[in-house]
Amino acid sequence: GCSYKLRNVDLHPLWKGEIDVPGGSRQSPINIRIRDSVFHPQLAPVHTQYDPNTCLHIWNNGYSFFVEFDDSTDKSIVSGGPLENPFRLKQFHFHWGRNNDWGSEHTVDSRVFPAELHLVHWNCSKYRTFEEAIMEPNGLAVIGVFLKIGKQHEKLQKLVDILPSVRYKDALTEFNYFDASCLLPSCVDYWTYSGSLTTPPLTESVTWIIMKKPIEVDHSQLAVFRSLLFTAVGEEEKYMVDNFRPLQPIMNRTVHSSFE
Ligand SMILES: COCCCN1C=C(N)c2cc(S(N)(=O)=O)sc2S1(=O)=O
Ligand SMILES: [Zn+2]
Repeated sequence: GCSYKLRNVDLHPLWKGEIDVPGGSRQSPINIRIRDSVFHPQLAPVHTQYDPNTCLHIWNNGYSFFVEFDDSTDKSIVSGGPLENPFRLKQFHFHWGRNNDWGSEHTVDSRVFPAELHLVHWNCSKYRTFEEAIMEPNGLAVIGVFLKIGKQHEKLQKLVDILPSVRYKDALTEFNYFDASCLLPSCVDYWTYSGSLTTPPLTESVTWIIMKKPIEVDHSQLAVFRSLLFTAVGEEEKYMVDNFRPLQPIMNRTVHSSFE
């Protein structure tokens, strides 16, 4: 069922004083109101082609844990959907709460999920590097996938099992064979809208693709996410939880759906 609990959390210092982007007109995340979304019949399914051998390592950047990929070739790409050309997979990461009542960044008709996965890709046809692309209006494409509590996600367990090795901020571990497509739901339906990074530099460079169906993970898998730390070795330990940005105003944007 839906949980409408207020999220009265004490957010990560990143969000202590909500960072307003001067002139921000396309900030993320947003609440997706299903009845306001516009069906676009031309929106084809999104096509991902990920090579598990491009997986490099996993690291704790003090805000989430990132699984990073070798983006020096077109081996791991996303194409189709709202995208005019292929984008290269750079990394994926998650956002989650201190409990199962909240944790996602986007919401659907105000429904929050316990966590949200972001697969970050950059426009290799228009820009030379990822760093350049994150500063450009159509530089990035991020696929968002909601996580809900249910049966154990077997393929995710390989990742969960090595999280303790990146418990502290700045820790990095070799992680060199993972098929990120196992984290996508089987249903191809999605919403898409123009938005931004949800962490600094908050640049308005993201074509968001939010999958309609969540994937299932079990509570013990999310519990391991919550055992990670925002803090580095030697610092006073702070559990990595509630690493999501508050909802942002939709301004005059339209969310399009690939389904009726
Ligand atoms: C070299 O600059 C790196 C800064 C930008 N990056 C860092 C993030 N925290 C981040 C968050 C992202 S999110 N939550 O909007 O998907 S995408 C992304 S990112 O593009 O990989
Ligand atoms: Zn994210």
